[in-house]
Amino acid sequence: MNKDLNQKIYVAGHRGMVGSSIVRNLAAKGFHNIVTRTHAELDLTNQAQVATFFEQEKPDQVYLAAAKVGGIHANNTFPAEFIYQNLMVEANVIHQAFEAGVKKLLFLGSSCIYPKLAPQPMAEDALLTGTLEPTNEPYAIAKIAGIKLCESYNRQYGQSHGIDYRSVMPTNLYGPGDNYHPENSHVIPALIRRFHEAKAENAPEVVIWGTGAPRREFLYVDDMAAASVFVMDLDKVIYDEHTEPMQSHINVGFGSDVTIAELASAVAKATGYQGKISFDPSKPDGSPRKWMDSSKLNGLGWDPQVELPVGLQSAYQAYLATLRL
Ligand SMILES: NC(=O)C1=CN([C@@H]2O[C@H](COP(=O)(O)OP(=O)(O)OC[C@H]3O[C@@H](n4cnc5c(N)ncnc54)[C@H](OP(=O)(O)O)[C@@H]3O)[C@@H](O)[C@H]2O)C=CC1
Ligand SMILES: C[C@H]1O[C@H](OP(=O)(O)OP(=O)(O)OC[C@H]2O[C@@H](n3cnc4c(=O)[nH]c(N)nc43)[C@H](O)[C@@H]2O)[C@@H](O)[C@@H](O)C1=O
Repeated sequence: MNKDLNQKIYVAGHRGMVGSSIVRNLAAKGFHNIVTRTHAELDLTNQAQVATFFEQEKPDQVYLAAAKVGGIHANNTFPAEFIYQNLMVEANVIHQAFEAGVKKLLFLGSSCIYPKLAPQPMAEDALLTGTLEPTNEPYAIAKIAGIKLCESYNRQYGQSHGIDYRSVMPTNLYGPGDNYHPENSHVIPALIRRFHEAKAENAPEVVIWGTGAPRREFLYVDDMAAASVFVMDLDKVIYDEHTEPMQSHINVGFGSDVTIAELASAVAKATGYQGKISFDPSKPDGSPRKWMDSSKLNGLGWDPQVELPVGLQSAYQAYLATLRL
């Protein structure tokens, strides 16, 4: 475990849902030398700005939680932004961190890196074994590139420079700090908003995108932040130089999944909406299922703490708080 509370830790994306939770987690543990920059202060797609930042700050550790992020509709509508911005952010941050002598870096990927029809649950070695889900292929390709950047720097410089760059693959996340945009958000914040507004307007029906049949695994953001700090601070390297290809990524899931129809009922309950729930199959379902095998992480000693109904209540309270701002 990392006990040096003086270490300088850069959290990229600290105003986002996960980055802000990582900062809270680190601060609660007593880390007091946390470096942050807003998007306006430092555009991570800009190579020169990122190089200057790392030369000046020379952090000991980096959490890379900055990314262009969105739900199924945003990914499907803005594929160029998703692939370009994510590739640039990853390449700039990982390379400039290396140039500045950073020994430990944690990159956040996504469960969408795995093939659309991967055997369930999806283990780490399902990577690059099949065709990706088309609605988010550009984002997934960028995330795979991020994993491969970490692996490549480990392979070439791990021994000589003592670097250990790790990647965590989060399942679908939710919680305080989420994006509640009606079209571009992920399903949980979208439904929290839709059910809340329907309740306020006494609307008789709420329409859910797709068939309701896809299954998703949902993890509360504070669990994801805790897993990120846990993986960063593991003494033992998680990549194995003897496997071919060498793996440096590890799944972070909740352990079980629900259908979107079941999720909709749970969000209706959390928000107190009692009207009808219907489905619009003209909207894309995306992956039929992406349940992750998190046994590797669980075997290392980490388990999630927040059950979905509890997390949904907390997320709903966080949404209500945004309305009072
Ligand atoms: N949310 C989810 O369900 C999942 C998320 N992930 C991954 O987890 C990580 C965190 O996601 P999450 O917290 O939800 O995302 P958010 O959108 O909440 O946060 C991302 C942060 O990155 C910042 N950012 C984006 N582009 C740049 C840039 N060019 N320069 C500087 N800052 C930038 C954003 O700033 P600004 O808003 O000002 O642009 C924002 O603060 C990402 O890597 C994401 O891919 C993986 C699986 C699921
Ligand atoms: C985290 C993950 O997020 C995206 O993939 P996704 O898992 O498909 O995420 P989603 O949350 O947007 O949808 C989940 C399911 O829910 C259904 N759904 C119903 N009603 C709404 C709705 O109102 N909004 C949304 N967004 N979805 C809805 C929707 O049709 C789909 O079947 C990618 O960006 C991917 O790259 C990625 O990493």
